[in-house]
Amino acid sequence: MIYTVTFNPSLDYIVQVEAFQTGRVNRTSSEQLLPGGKGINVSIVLKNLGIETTALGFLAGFTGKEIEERIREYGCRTDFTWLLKGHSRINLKLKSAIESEINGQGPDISEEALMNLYEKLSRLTDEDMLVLAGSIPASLPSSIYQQIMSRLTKKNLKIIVDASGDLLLQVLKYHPFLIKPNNHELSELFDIPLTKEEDYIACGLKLQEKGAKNVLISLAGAGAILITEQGEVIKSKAPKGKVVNSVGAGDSMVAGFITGYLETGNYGHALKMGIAAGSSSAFSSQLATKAEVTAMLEKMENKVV
Ligand SMILES: Nc1ncnc2c1ncn2[C@@H]1O[C@H](COP(=O)(O)OP(=O)(O)OP(=O)(O)O)[C@@H](O)[C@H]1O
Ligand SMILES: O=P(O)(O)OC[C@@]1(O)O[C@H](CO)[C@@H](O)[C@@H]1O
Repeated sequence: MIYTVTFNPSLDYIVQVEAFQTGRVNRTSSEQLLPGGKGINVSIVLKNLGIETTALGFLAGFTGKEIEERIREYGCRTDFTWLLKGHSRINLKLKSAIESEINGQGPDISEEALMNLYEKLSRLTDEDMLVLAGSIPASLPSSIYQQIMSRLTKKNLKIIVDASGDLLLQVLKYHPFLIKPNNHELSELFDIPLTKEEDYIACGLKLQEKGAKNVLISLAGAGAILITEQGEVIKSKAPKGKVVNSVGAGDSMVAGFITGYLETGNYGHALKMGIAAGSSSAFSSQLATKAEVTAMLEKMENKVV
């Protein structure tokens, strides 16, 4: 079973405003409300691609109830820990000439709730896969993913971490199976502006030296670079298309990569599946469906994109 953990789920309120102006009353031309949070998005896309997961994490209040209901509508299994105070956040995604996002802080997670999650994670076995994705509420230390991984060191399960900054750096010594920084996160990690492919690769290799097995660097419309545990560097361009909503493109890429890897054990195929799922989500108002990913993969293989 694949387990995803989202410490800070959200309701994503995605609004389109034709010519957004600051300091004015703006009116939307379309609105969408979707369950969000990185681990949850990974679970939804995996389900769309035919792979069962259980979504773990923390939910609270009326927004939490709505998030869980909407995730279940996709057919995903959930086993969230409920917080007794506060409510899960609402993240605003503003689409105008450019895309802007305002992500909330999320509710405080009590010690008791954290123990409840740890208890669920202690039941994982070597055959399971764990995805730790997204930010954590401000009340928790940035060592939290590291703490989870250190509790699981005796087990041989594959762990995927999609996080930024210290949250990511601190887990590397526990040898995550896959990390997926985007180009901006990579620049932030090394505190230098990166623009060239060779610089991305050099930084990716440094993360591998620190312990990550596979490093997948996503470059939005420019595709992605995978550095495999065997030291192979595989690059893939992204297909061209009209971006409708890129929120969750990175999470879709993680789900596509997992699917491709589980299907064949081949990293080249996993990367292609990751790109096909990421780009399908970017070109659609919803997260990628199986039909969209299959069609995208075919186009990529026939080089018609
Ligand atoms: N403009 C785009 N055109 C084509 N494909 C895209 C575009 N943006 C994203 N993608 C696809 O999605 C993948 C992941 O995108 P990106 O690098 O933006 O991840 P991310 O920053 O983690 O995304 P997010 O945080 O929005 O989920 C890319 O490698 C690509 O396959
Ligand atoms: O604040 P975080 O946890 O870093 O990111 C949360 C978030 O932006 O990530 C997903 C897209 O990747 C959205 O569904 C969600 O709103």
